[in-house]
Amino acid sequence: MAATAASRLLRRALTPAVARRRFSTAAVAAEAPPSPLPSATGEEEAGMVSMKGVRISGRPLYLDMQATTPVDPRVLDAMLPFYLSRFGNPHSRTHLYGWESESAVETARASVAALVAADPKEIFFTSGATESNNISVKGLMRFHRAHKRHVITTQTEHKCVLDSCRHLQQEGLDVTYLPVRPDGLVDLGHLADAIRPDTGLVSVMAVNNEIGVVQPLEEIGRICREKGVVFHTDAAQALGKIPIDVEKLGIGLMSLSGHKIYGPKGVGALYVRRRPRVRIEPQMNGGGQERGIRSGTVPTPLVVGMGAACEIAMKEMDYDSCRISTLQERLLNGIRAKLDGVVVNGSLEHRYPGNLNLSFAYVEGESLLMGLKEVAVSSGSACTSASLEPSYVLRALGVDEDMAHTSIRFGIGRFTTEAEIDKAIELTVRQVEKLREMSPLYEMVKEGIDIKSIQWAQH
Ligand SMILES: Cc1ncc(COP(=O)(O)O)c(C=O)c1O
Ligand code: FES
Repeated sequence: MAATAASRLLRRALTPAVARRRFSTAAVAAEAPPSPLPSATGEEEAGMVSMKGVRISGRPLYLDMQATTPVDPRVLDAMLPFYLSRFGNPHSRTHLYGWESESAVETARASVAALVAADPKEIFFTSGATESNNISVKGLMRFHRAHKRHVITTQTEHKCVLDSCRHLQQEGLDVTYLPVRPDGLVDLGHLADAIRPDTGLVSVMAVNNEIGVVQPLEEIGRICREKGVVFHTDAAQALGKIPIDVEKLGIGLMSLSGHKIYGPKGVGALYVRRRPRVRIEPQMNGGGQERGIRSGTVPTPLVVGMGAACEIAMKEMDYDSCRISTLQERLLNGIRAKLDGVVVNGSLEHRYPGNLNLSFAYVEGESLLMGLKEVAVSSGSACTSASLEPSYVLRALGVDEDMAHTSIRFGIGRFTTEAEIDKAIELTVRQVEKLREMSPLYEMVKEGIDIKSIQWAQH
């Protein structure tokens, strides 16, 4: 393979230890190959970045790992040959180019399957978790539309599950949107009570993208098995982060994404159980690839990247999980040591530690996010981040509107460093203190006035 700037750069970052040391977000920015974009302005050369009216010195440190993760250099290394010399269509049956691509796709399929204890024949490649969720929810219910008319899901699912359910409602099906407890977890009693003879699907996500809570999957799987209902889980935020065993958890359908596990964007997978077989109606028709479940040329480089990401996750999940837990504790303790009125949204116990969603009392959320431009964080999910409405997930937990407005999701990942966490603590504390200094409410609280007892004038 021709040595490209990227592969030369990557070769230096091949071992996990080296990758970890080198691949802090700051290191990546510093080492990035020359950009093909127009040359830097004088301001950029002076280390300033300015975009969308925001001007900061250097690139912000990245703590938004639920929105997406950087590609692991080892993943990119595995992908590159399939963009360059091995570019064949994996469905070409008549020459080496096709065969080698097909073989790489099958190796990747086996790596994805191994990470969730499935059979490779149960894994179908898609464009991402959004598509896998659409196929699961609509494809299953449309296949069984003659007898099954009811779906159960939760109020805190990702938009693509909720929106797929809304489409089914428009087709005349019933959907129950289960509320969650204040800690974000599903009430198993409510779930069992909601199941009807015509319920075809229970769809409950594994790890919530906004608050990181881990649902009681094994118990949900058991209830579904007992009642003969298919259990679908959106595991986009769970894959490679927590152990998943489709057999043990009683999962019938599962949605996975590449770009949440240090793999490329635009690729995902769908797990479909073979025994007992889960039947679905394809939502994409065409050449019959992926055994008819998902027509369209399989994107070999992306799929190879997803496979490599799964292989790395399989080896390093325990190590990453341990490191990330330590960093989460450092972040929470560091912030709490300096600030009062900091509330963790969602269960801390049943949680993936790479997600720390905090609300800061007595500060205005938008001002907090705007003041924190040197840290790339969000107030919740990426696709609703343009909205000024408080998060529907936090509202479902019963979080007060003002506290829901001040939430920040800190997303910690494989390449996050202690120094980045310390910087995030410093910047967050500074900004919250600054806003509180300007807040009359906070002043009243400091003076011991119970602001809940105040009768505000109505206009
Ligand atoms: C829980 C959850 N489901 C689905 C998705 C969508 O995944 P993709 O970007 O692969 O379509 C995301 C990503 O934001 C997610 O967090
Ligand atoms: S697609 Fe990621 S939060 Fe919406």
